[in-house]
Amino acid sequence: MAMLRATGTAIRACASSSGYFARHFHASSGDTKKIVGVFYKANEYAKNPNFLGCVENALGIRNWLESQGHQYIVTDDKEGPDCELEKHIPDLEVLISTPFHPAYVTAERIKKAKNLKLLLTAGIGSDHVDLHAAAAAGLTVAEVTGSNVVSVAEDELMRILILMRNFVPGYNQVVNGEWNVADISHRAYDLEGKTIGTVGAGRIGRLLLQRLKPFGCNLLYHDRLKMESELEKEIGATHVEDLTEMLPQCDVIVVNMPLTEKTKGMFNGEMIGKMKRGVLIVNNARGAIMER
Ligand SMILES: NC(=O)C1=CN([C@@H]2O[C@H](COP(=O)(O)OP(=O)(O)OC[C@H]3O[C@@H](n4cnc5c(N)ncnc54)[C@H](O)[C@@H]3O)[C@@H](O)[C@H]2O)C=CC1
Repeated sequence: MAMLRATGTAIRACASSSGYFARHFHASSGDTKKIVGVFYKANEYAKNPNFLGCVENALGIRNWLESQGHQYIVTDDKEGPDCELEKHIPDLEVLISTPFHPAYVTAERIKKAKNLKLLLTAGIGSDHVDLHAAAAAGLTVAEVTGSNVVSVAEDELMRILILMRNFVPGYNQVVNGEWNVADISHRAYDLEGKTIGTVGAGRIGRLLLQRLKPFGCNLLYHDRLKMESELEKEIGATHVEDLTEMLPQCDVIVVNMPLTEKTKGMFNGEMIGKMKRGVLIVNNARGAIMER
């Protein structure tokens, strides 16, 4: 788990420890805490006991937290002044949420949450939290770094292939009892030989590049940080420092950076204008990185 501790106006990674829960939530620490989890309802799908990130299965930590004497309230009701979450804001100490059904933690909520110490994202990306307000209040914002890196990289690879091969229109034809090969194949291409650029090459971006290597593509990446040259060589990817230089080269652009003040609306008309006509864009990061 990566800890982003809010200090002053800076949010910085400061610790990583699988023992975090054990240390901070163990009964021997003397105090019991009010913990609120916000997840979506899974209804009949919650019968699968391995499906943990829902209201019904509560991340699978209810028994343990309660055995330590903590109060654990779980809800999906998170919007508006009368919602369940709002009732607990004044005295909760820990708020757990996911990017899939985010509890938006605004400056206003932080102001009301006098006991709040920890905002925990059960996933990656804490853009649902007002990080400036959290910093000013001295809160810890933590997320489970690496938790779904493989899932996202595989999903991106699938989307790239689906788009490149023009799969969905062909599938729809078959389902509708039609078959017009020309209609599908005139826009179905090979991935081999194409230039693919990832904007952001952290955990997910790097893994995607590794997964793409056997396809024989030209692999580019833009990131604030350049990989170590050994890793770059192993993956076979080239760093492009200036994003505006990378965009016109790409047949496929994949977005793999967090949503921040800097990246919000980053792909605006001007940036899109620099891309190749007909470029495929896969954005599994956050929708708001694209200007609406
Ligand atoms: N759809 C989904 O299910 C999921 C989506 N995500 C999203 O993907 C994002 C990336 O996840 P990870 O790879 O695990 O994060 P990471 O922190 O390992 O990598 C992010 C990379 O983006 C780079 N970056 C940040 N701001 C930048 C900027 N302004 N310009 C250039 N590079 C910049 C960083 O240097 C870093 O290398 C998350 O922040 C989250 O929003 C993550 C997991 C699941």
